[in-house]
Amino acid sequence: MRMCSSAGADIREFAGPLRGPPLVPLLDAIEAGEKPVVAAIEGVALGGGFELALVCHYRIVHFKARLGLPEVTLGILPAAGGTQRLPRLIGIPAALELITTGRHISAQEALKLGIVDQVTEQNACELAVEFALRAVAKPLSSRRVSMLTTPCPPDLDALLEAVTMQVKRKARGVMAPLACIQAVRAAATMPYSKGIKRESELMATLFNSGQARALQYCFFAQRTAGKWTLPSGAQWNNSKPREIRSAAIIGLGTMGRGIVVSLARVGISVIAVESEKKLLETGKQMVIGMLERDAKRRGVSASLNLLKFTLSLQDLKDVDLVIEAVFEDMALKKRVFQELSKVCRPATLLCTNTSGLDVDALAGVTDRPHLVVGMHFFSPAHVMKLLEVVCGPRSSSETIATAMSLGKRMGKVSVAVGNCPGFVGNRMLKPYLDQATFLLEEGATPEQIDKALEDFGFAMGVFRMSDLAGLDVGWRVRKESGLIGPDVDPKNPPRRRQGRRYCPIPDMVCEQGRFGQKTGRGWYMYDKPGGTNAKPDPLIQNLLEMYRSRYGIQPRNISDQEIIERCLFALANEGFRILEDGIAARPEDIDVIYLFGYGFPRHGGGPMFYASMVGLERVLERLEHYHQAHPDVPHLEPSPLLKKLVACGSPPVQKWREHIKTMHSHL
Ligand SMILES: CC(C)(COP(=O)(O)OP(=O)(O)OC[C@H]1O[C@@H](n2cnc3c(N)ncnc32)[C@H](O)[C@@H]1OP(=O)(O)O)[C@@H](O)C(=O)NCCC(=O)NCCSC(=O)/C=C/CCCCCCCCCCCCC(=O)O
Repeated sequence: MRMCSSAGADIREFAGPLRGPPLVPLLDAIEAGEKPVVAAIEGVALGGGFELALVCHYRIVHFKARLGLPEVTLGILPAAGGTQRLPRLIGIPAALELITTGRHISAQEALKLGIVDQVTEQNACELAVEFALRAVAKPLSSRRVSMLTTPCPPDLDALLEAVTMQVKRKARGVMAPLACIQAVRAAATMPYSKGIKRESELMATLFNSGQARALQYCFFAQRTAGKWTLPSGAQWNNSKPREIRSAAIIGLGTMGRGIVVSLARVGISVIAVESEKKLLETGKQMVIGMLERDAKRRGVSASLNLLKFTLSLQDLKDVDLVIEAVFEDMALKKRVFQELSKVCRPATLLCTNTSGLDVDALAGVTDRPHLVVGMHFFSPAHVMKLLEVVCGPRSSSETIATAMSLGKRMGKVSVAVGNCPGFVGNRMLKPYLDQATFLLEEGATPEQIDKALEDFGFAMGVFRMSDLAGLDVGWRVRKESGLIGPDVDPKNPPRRRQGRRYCPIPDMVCEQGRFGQKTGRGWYMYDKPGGTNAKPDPLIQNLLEMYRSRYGIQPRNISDQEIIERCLFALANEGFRILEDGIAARPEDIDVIYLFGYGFPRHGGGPMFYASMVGLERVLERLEHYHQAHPDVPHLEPSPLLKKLVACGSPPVQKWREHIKTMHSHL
């Protein structure tokens, strides 16, 4: 049986009624047949493709092939016998690991695990034919995997318990890996005929679940996000990116260092620039250490020969692309861009890593606004997968194509967004953070809010995340935007700014020098500056009590449901506004940004998919309810697009685009 490449079942078909003959009896029949069947695998054998290979009597694999059972990542389990055959073939521990993580493995690893019989650099099909001819005379009984006895470790219960705990820790609230463990238990404790029934029962509980829908949506959303398009008609498949061989990074702070590593490890020569010798030397040592550790982990040699460190911008005259990663200060960035305009050859692309400043204002100070684009990395830049490519009104399609393709080359999930304060990700963060602090005023604690969000599935609650990011960043932004400091009108009521509700608690926390993990104190306390173990701090509790009594606020019990609704519906509401404003082209783009940049749980699909799963009508009704209770919070006022979608019968996310099409695009 030749298997050029099989990515398994067509995932799109899971959304509708399944057609065609049932797979399991077909596979059982192949395995039970009297003629030897040899699978020749090239490319990939994933999911159902791998399960098909498992019923063959022999497996020959090309050395470049990859195999795996990624169903768990789609919210389901390998339900064509995969959970019953793989443990019989390679034992419980190895099968559990592969099935609960969905990891793809190489041909060499498959051979080592005993999944395949031979790996070849030749034509796998020709070798398989030779194999089959030799196998004709041999008995097949020992080659029928479903007939094997599962090699069972003596401490099966302890092993399954340990893996269950690990899965619960890593993927809180996610159903599929737990169902996979139960299915593998069945392979260890039941005959195949019963095990396969158990597999199918467990699949039935997962198949139509919201989590499976969300995870399958994420699979396609991630692929859709790369397909950017501009109102001019230029798009991902008709705009040629430039080839980037050399790049320069200005600024070797946390972001700059991570960007250098991301570029160098994909073979791009990098010149790193700092303004002072000491900063340059520190940055250099850190980059070298990061690259060496990264190379060791990947079993390759560190590409240190691609690096050059300098104090002079003059050294950048020949590079293909520059990424500016200096301090978040518009005047400073403008000076850098003016200087780059003078120094770099006219064709050099000039990119900024700003997390929210006006990319077009920077383009305006250069001699080449069409070659200016935002490349907003997320910290730590060599780890985080997200890249927002910020398209200014003057960025050319070639510039956008180059930034998107460079992101892909660095292994990032790149999303093209429009230029507005905070772009997509950070713009949406504001209403989300605001709701969290308003809830503090009203009676909640940081740990209660974080627990509700973490139980929902967020990697980190909003306060733990803020402590990690550093509280001083937002404090500076609030000062610069006149929300605190001498510009505030003294006649302003204390909990109002610029005509709307304002919560000064984050400022009070910063005034005490509590900037988060780096100072050992923030919304939580840590063992030491830089510590990561967050503990509730009685001082914050006191601060909240004093604050409430000062302003005569009677604290009330706040339910987890209210926390989730106010934080997440406010987040999605801003997402609807972003779609209206043409800052993101599609809801999928917003979701991908939140999945890869802000720890939104994948099994929730992202804020926009989550809103559609809850039901747009319900989201609208709850926003109206909360806005009525808090009329001084404009972010809670339902957006016109949300109302429009509800009026159109709440179409599925994939159809929203039809209702946004007429709106203005800023991409
Ligand atoms: C590694 C890849 C295969 C390739 O990667 P790459 O080269 O980078 O390319 P991509 O950009 O990722 O993909 C290219 C395009 O192909 C599309 N694609 C890829 N794979 C699939 C797929 N499996 N289905 C649909 N489309 C796919 C992708 O979207 C791209 O499209 P476009 O160009 O953007 O338009 C990589 O793609 C990859 O990893 N793919 C996914 C592999 C995977 O996860 N496979 C497992 C699928 S699930 C499966 O196989 C299950 C099989 C057994 C079914 C048993 C069914 C029993 C049902 C019982 C139900 C009982 C319930 C009843 C309850 C009730 O009563 O209702």
